[in-house]
Amino acid sequence: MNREIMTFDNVGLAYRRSLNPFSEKNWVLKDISFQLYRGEVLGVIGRNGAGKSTLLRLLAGIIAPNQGSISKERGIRSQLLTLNLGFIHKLSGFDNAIMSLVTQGKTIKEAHELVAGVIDFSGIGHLMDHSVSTYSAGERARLGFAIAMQATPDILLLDEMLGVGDKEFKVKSGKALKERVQSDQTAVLVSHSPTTIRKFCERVLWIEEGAVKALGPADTVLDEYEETAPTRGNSPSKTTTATAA
Ligand SMILES: Nc1ncnc2c1ncn2[C@@H]1O[C@H](COP(=O)(O)OP(=O)(O)OP(=O)(O)O)[C@@H](O)[C@H]1O
Repeated sequence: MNREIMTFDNVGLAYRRSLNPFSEKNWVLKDISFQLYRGEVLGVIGRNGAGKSTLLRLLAGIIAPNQGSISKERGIRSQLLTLNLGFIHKLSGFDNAIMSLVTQGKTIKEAHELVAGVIDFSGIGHLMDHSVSTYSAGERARLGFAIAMQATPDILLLDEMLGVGDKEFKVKSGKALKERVQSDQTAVLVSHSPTTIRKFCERVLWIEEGAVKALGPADTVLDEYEETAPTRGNSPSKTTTATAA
């Protein structure tokens, strides 16, 4: 196993129940501890509302924990790729691509050079001057994925981004991610699909009601997950004993 690039130590995250700063806190993640190792693709699985996207936002540094600590290697850049976040919708696809690439540490000159690759990969060159607010979900996914493929972050965080778009794009994005993974990209992949997670990940973190239910080899954790939650959104029918590792 390579050295750890990021470590979560008893991390807890609470949202307030309302905008009132004195309102009660709702703990959506509790006592989360794990290491992310350089070069691995860690899968994150769990039912709706379990806390997976919140975990990715913590990994991306968009939000800070209310409890515990998150440590990471110096200078590490992560990029969160999700359907709901990251674009300024009133700006064009072109401007969003430049902005994202610059945020990822590219110079403006480099960003302009890389946009050609974004256009080529996304297949939506004809829309690049249009405002992102006019894009379909699939077109936004294409743009986001294409930017991420040019951005080369140290940690790529993918929130339900595989399996979006049409058949052609699913194949294309799956192939591109596979190439990335084989070239030592560190990534965290959130998906409801055990099949997708099995395809890309050696290790899986299963989050259940904001806590670590299991962490270990993909096959072990996913077998147990599928056994206890056979259909998406169903409650597990029994308590499991998967080993945390
Ligand atoms: N900004 C917020 N303010 C208050 N509560 C929030 C906020 N964001 C998320 N939550 C709550 O935190 C919990 C975890 O949400 P999160 O989006 O992390 O779950 P998830 O596992 O990604 O779910 P899904 O599989 O449905 O996408 C949910 O109960 C959600 O309602």
